[in-house]
Amino acid sequence: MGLRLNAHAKINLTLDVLSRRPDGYHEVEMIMQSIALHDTLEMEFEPKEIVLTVSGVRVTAGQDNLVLRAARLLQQQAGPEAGARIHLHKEIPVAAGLAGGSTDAAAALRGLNRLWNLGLGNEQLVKLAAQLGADVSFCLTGGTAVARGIGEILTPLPPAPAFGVVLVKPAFGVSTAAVYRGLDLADLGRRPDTPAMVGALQKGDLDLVARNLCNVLESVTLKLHPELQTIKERLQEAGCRGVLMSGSGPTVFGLTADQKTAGEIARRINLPECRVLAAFMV
Ligand SMILES: C[C@@](CO)(OP(=O)(O)O)[C@H](O)COP(=O)(O)OP(=O)(O)OC[C@H]1O[C@@H](n2ccc(N)nc2=O)[C@H](O)[C@@H]1O
Ligand SMILES: Nc1ncnc2c1ncn2[C@@H]1O[C@H](COP(=O)(O)OP(=O)(O)O)[C@@H](O)[C@H]1O
Repeated sequence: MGLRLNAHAKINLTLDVLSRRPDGYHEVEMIMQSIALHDTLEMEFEPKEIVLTVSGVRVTAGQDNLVLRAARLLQQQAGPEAGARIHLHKEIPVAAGLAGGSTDAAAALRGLNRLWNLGLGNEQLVKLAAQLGADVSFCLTGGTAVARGIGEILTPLPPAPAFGVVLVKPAFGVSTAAVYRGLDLADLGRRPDTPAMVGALQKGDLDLVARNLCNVLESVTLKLHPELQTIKERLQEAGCRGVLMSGSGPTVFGLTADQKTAGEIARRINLPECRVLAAFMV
């Protein structure tokens, strides 16, 4: 029997950087939010071999695909007889700040844990996830959460309202490592207020959520790609109540009251050379 899993993208409603660690990683505090946009993984048992095929948005199907890296990591626990045929259908833009690779890796861990009857609990899966990338742990459970450490220490929050999300992904991608490297920790500018955002989400107050949107990486990516400022302004003019860059970018998102409004704005807005998508918070 095969399995089919959805791997949801995320946006960062807040992102603060607290310090730089000796290994080059950064201690962060951020509010992560899953959105309806998702990739799909289909998998079935295959003795010994792990085979990956990919369709949709172009991404490598080679050994560096995070699905294969996750599968190989779990195979070390399952033994060499365990294999799988996996098909990844990609809808999430790549190198976009939406955790596309991380969510695929998390779905591969969840799916193969079931397919191979390993019975690993969440704590064990989180340990494996942390070896694959800072955002993979959040993607295992998704929803709404505060992430600390390098992103792997999670405090779940109550489900947030299903606000609409308009996503704009320019044609270029950015390197997460380069954006973190470009950050001047002595001059971060405006910082997020995490408790205020948690309170705004709990109240379901969209304007308060909008006022508390804040990402300290935004100014770094905006310096590299000033056209992102125009995209932000266009989303605001089009009726989004709050606008922010997600993660290290370059995707910019705008929040609306609901999915229908996000869809209307996404259809209306004319941003050549950008991929415009409508989603909602899940
Ligand atoms: C910025 C964020 C915000 O959610 O998301 P994206 O923009 O990638 O979606 C994350 O912190 C990205 O997490 P993720 O993309 O999983 O990071 P990894 O693959 O582990 O690391 C890529 C590179 O980013 C840098 N990095 C990542 C996380 C972190 N807390 N500090 C860092 O300095 C490191 O240079 C690392 O080599
Ligand atoms: N399954 C995957 N989906 C997307 N990107 C992947 C995947 N596997 C490996 N990658 C690589 O991971 C890098 C970051 O991609 P992605 O996870 O989409 O970005 P971000 O972390 O900014 O959200 C890209 O260089 C991409 O080639």
